[in-house]
Amino acid sequence: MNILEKIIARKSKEVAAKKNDVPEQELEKGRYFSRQTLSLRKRLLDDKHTGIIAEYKRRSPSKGIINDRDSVEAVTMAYTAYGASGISILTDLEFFGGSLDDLISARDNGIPLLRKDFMIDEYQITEAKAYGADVILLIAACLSPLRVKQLAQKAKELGLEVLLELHDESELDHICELVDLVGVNNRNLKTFEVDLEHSTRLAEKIGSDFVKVAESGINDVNNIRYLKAHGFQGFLIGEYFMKQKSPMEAFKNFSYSL
Ligand SMILES: O=C(O)c1ccccc1NCC(=O)[C@H](O)[C@H](O)COP(=O)(O)O
Repeated sequence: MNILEKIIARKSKEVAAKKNDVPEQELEKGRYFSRQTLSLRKRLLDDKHTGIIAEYKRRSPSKGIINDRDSVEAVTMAYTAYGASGISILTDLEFFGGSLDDLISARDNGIPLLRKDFMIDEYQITEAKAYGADVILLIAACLSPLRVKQLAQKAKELGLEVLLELHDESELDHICELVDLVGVNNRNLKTFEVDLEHSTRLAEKIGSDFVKVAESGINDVNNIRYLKAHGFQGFLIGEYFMKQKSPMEAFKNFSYSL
């Protein structure tokens, strides 16, 4: 089993247990369920912002612990203050050390929030809305094109945007009209190697009407210039900021040198 298969096997059990514990109707009574969502797509199309979707990432399967010191509040406040276009919050506990409460901790920043998790069930989309997300991630490698449509439909009904993540060319058929943003993940999930060329090769094959997001392995402002020149408007960055002594200072310096 590769890492994605392991994560999905665990996630199926987790979602089944959660459905028993908290029925979907209870989630719909949640604090943020009826809130008007913010558009990440619009922020990425708007030149006033950096295009960076800055991620709060405590640990990962590829790197182990990255940062277990700095709070969600402190890091996401700095991301917002220094020009992030959006914030990505990893809500998976088992593999990334995150939680849905991390979304709530970031919510007051007034910036689009991506719930970064492994979405396989409509229940998780209701959960995302109830905990204050604006955008959900759908990963093509673990969903059929039909499931992408069904889950994206649910997201639309709740006013959420959809970022569809691709890993390779064979997944291009997962793109549909219900998707707002198309991401290309540069991390090979078998070897964990990252390769930015992966994004640029695949970008050429994604229609120009989609907002494109390059994900993983970005660690230099020159990477952003290069990716922009290849048609990307969004740049998802986690580890590079989170591994620094101060992710807050690191984000500020990075964004000021763009
Ligand atoms: O980061 C991992 O090790 C990982 C392993 C397996 C599945 C997903 C994984 N990461 C999720 C992400 O997509 C990244 O957190 C995100 O793109 C930011 O990447 P980076 O800037 O390299 O932290």
